[in-house]
Amino acid sequence: MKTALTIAGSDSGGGAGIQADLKTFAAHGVYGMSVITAITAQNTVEVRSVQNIDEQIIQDQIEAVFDDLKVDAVKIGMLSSPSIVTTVAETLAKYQPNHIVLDPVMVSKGGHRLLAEDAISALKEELMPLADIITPNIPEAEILTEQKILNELDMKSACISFKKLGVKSVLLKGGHLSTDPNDLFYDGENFYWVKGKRVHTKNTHGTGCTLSSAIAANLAKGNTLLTSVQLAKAYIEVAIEHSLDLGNGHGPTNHFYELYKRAHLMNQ
Ligand SMILES: Nc1ncnc2c1ncn2[C@@H]1O[C@H](COP(=O)(O)OP(=O)(O)OP(=O)(O)O)[C@@H](O)[C@H]1O
Ligand SMILES: Cc1ncc(COP(=O)(O)O)c(N)n1
Repeated sequence: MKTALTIAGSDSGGGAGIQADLKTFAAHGVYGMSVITAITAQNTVEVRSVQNIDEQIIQDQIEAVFDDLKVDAVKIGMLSSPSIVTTVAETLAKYQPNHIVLDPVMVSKGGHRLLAEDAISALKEELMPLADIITPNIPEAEILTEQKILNELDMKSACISFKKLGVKSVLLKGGHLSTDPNDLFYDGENFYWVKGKRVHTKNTHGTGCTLSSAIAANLAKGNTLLTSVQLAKAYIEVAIEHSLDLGNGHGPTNHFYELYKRAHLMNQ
């Protein structure tokens, strides 16, 4: 059985964070494990409060997993504070896992900060170089590269800036541009457009979490980085297309559609 570990925050509403990651792993037939960095009191409308987990307990969770279980891929999401970023970077460096996917989560869809401003430099210097791939959206990439991204040409230039920052590869998500959500994958040498078509829905809570977990799940299964990105893009598109109209805000992506389809195919 292939396995994947998510290191991220908990979303009580179940649409993003650890909960989205574990659902994504399960939908890919990958055994999921979790290290919780922070607990958010959250629903589809808002983040009400955040409690960071003690750094020692974060370190203990990572060590408990790696000291006993096989980890085929790691996905990192919400890290909240500078000391949590450092704890995760230092503890992971000890184990050197095979594949690390870093989603540099900064702000929730509702506008609540999920990474303190003074944690950004630690994220750039300590964690980004450890990752095999980072998956920023456009606002996150603008902050990390300190440049404006207004079009597809700017996206290419931002990817090159990431390489200069020591990043191995980037999937720069184009969902925040007004065009179709075309993402740009840069492996440090070549550019690949991973194209999508926009689904007109407000139910996009947890899309970034889902995409990065799907990349990790596909890497765990032995796919190359490019194939993993392409498969993950196809997965998120279906998950958004069949997203669930739950709650009064941004509803969650649907991880069950693929599962039901697979179960249906197996019964035929
Ligand atoms: N409305 C949409 N229709 C189709 N694909 C979309 C849509 N919105 C985003 N995507 C795609 O979903 C994936 C996640 O991208 P997005 O830009 O939403 O991430 P994000 O802003 O980091 O998400 P989150 O806010 O959940 O962290 C990307 O592949 C993006 O192109
Ligand atoms: C615990 C946690 N992690 C990540 C996100 C980002 O997801 P979104 O941008 O869809 O709110 C979130 N809201 N909560």
